[in-house]
Amino acid sequence: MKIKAYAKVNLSLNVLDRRSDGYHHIETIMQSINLYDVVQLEKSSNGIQLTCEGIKLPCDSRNIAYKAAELMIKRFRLQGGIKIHIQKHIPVAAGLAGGSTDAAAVIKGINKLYGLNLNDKDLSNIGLEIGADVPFCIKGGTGLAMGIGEEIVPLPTPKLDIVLIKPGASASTKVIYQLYDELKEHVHPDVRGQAEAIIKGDLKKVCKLAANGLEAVTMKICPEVVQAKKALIDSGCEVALMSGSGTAVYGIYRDKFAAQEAYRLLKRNYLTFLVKTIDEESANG
Ligand SMILES: C[C@@](CO)(OP(=O)(O)O)[C@H](O)COP(=O)(O)OP(=O)(O)OC[C@H]1O[C@@H](n2ccc(N)nc2=O)[C@H](O)[C@@H]1O
Ligand SMILES: Nc1ncnc2c1ncn2[C@@H]1O[C@H](COP(=O)(O)OP(=O)(O)O)[C@@H](O)[C@H]1O
Repeated sequence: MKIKAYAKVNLSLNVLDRRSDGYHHIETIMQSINLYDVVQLEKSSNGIQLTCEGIKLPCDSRNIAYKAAELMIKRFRLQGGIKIHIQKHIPVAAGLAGGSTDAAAVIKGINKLYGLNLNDKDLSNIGLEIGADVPFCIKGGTGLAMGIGEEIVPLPTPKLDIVLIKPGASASTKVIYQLYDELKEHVHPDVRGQAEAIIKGDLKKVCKLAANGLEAVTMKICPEVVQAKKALIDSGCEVALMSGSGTAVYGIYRDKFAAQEAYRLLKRNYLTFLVKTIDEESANG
């Protein structure tokens, strides 16, 4: 079985209060994009055999795809194992949910391969045990995510042409949330307003309300994020924004030609990707 595991960007992100376990309540618009890892799965007689190519990653229980397989095997007392091969294309520690989407693919794949017949809610609950972004990655498309990311209201998918830059520096999600707590002043993007704009198909407003409460935090410790955002703005995008906890930054362009032109120029100096938004059906196709 071969699964395309898609990356996401956050079109807006508002951090609310901190829970006693350290997690934060958030409101965010999550959006799948057509940048993906390929996750190959095959039943085996026992255990978990994981291999990765493309980007060097641990292939033991430090890999969250491995953790997802371990959880599924234990929880459902599976009589057998799983062979996993990941062709990694999504940059790591970028705010693009690269690990979460691999874990989501493993959970969905094992559900099918072992005929477990788990429904969407079951899959989402299992995903949440692995990480806050996994429930969205299981679903895909466009969604307003609340709670710590697991309460998802599906939205229509805005058609957006995007250029993405991954600066050399990486950011740890945990550290960025911790630093957020230490800030005295926070911005609180209007995520619900952006959800309404998406529903109305008002792309100008979607861009106007694109904002990320974590951006200033990551920018403070990663000047490369500031530089990448400036490069995107200079290339003529409608709006540029950091995704999630960073460090990837993306620009939304008025059409695919403007995006292609910006990509052609930016790729000379940056690790750059030309992508577009995809809906739930495509993300699961
Ligand atoms: C910031 C976001 C926005 O979509 O994405 P990324 O930048 O990671 O892609 C998410 O909230 C990240 O979700 P995810 O990366 O799955 O987080 P997890 O692995 O569950 O948690 C890593 C750490 O981040 C912090 N964390 C995560 C999610 C959340 N709602 N509040 C938090 O405070 C916690 O300190 C946790 O220990
Ligand atoms: N399958 C995986 N793909 C990517 N990163 C992984 C994976 N498994 C574990 N990791 C680790 O998870 C951390 C976060 O990576 P990633 O999920 O790409 O970031 P983000 O949550 O910012 O999108 C990295 O330090 C990486 O080593």
